[in-house]
Amino acid sequence: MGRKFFVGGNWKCNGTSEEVKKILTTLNEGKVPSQDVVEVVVSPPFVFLPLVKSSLRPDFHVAAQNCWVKKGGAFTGEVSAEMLVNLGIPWVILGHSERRLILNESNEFVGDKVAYALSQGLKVIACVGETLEQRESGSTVEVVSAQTKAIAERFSNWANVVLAYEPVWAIGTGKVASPAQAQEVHAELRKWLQANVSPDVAATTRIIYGGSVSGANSKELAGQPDVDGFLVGGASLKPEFIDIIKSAEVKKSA
Ligand SMILES: O=C(CO)COP(=O)(O)O
Repeated sequence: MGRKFFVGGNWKCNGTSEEVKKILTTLNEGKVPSQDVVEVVVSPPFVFLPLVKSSLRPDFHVAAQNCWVKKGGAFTGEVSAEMLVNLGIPWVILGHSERRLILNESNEFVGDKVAYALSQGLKVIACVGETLEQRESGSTVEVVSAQTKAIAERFSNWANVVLAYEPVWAIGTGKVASPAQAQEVHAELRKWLQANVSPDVAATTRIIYGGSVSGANSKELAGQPDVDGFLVGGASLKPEFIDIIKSAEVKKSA
């Protein structure tokens, strides 16, 4: 299988330069499994990317939280994929539910962004996930499949893509998906990739979980066969992020 455990820290729109320096100290001093066991990527707001990139330990990497859908130009307020590449930022998070829901990013727009970012050489954490209403109406699989389809139909090489399943009802609510709930959707997404992309892509693509992941629940979630890591919000700003990274050990001993 060879899916290396992946832990992303999405800082969202948080932090001052003083707070960022404090988080960097915690991250840089943290004792975590080696890069052979876990890939760690932290995603500060754009303005802190140069600071984080220059001060972060070399075994951790950085991601932007968004980028423009095509080549830069007259798009006030946007940051282009080319700029991220120019700064040596290897990763970008795209399609986060906060952007889909608050900024009205459609499945197609997210798909276009993912394809463009990949074409420029960025690696992408592509997010999908259903709202509480959609889950309660029984359309979870349909929703995440449609979101994944709009991404998948725009490129063919999945080597630089991590798929993040983030149920909206679990984000920032303290209401984490149970390990069984996460496993069920991850398995469905893998099945979707197998049927619609290829068995090889299904077997090798990391599918990570996000939504109220903490130091207290990460080990049990990591124990699920189709959970290949996490995208962590609130807890990625705290020392417990180190404990979440350590849950990669669960896979090693599995
Ligand atoms: O949205 C998330 C990560 O992208 C999850 O946020 P929380 O971990 O704060 O629930």
